[in-house]
Amino acid sequence: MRHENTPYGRLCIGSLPELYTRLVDHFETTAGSSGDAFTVGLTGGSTPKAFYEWAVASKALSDVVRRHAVWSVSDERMVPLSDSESNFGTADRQWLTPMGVAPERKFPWPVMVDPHSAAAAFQMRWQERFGSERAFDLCLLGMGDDGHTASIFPGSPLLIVDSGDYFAPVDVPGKGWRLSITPDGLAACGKIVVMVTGAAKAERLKAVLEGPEGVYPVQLLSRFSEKVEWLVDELAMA
Ligand SMILES: O=C1O[C@H](COP(=O)(O)O)[C@@H](O)[C@H](O)[C@H]1O
Repeated sequence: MRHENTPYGRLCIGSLPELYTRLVDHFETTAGSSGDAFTVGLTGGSTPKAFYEWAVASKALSDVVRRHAVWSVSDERMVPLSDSESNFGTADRQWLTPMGVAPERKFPWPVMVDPHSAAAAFQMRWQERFGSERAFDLCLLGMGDDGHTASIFPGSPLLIVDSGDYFAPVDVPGKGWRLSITPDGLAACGKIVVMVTGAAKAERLKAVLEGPEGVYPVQLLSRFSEKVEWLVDELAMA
């Protein structure tokens, strides 16, 4: 793997197995440094699905991680967990359940109420259980083709509203209501890992990393670049 420093964090560039192994290392390291329970916000969309498949096939999760991690997602769609569009539901079906993660270590967003109640309830329950200092110990993110991250899309009110909330509802034009970690929530995460893979992401990734700042939502990561690592494959870096 090779490494580059950018204004948005450190890039690790390598093959998919190298990136996936590095991600598993992050779980292990966070497990080792976070005491009894550590919290992970998984990402959604298509990118993590290949990781889930690899991780199950290679039995990549250690007992320590399985027993101590509490799993949620950094953003969610307002659909039942059984829906293929559900970020948590997908992670659960494709990875958490096959790896034997216990139900009490799973923390999905409560999507069956209205979006405002869902975000407020999630934040309240999360903070009751883990305190208000941290959002996630380890937050995974992706980058959409339009430069969005979590459900913070171009022009999103989440980029300008500074409520101090870690989690919020957001109406995404053309996509409907979503639930998302906010910029304040990202600031309150221990470590952030962004996974970007595939040729379809190459043009946007180049614009994000080399173009002017403040254009794409994912560029907000420059605010806390010292805790951000990007896992990028050669196709996305081309
Ligand atoms: O809508 C979403 O998109 C982003 C990027 O997804 P990908 O399919 O391009 O990998 C994802 O990170 C986010 O969690 C998801 O809700």
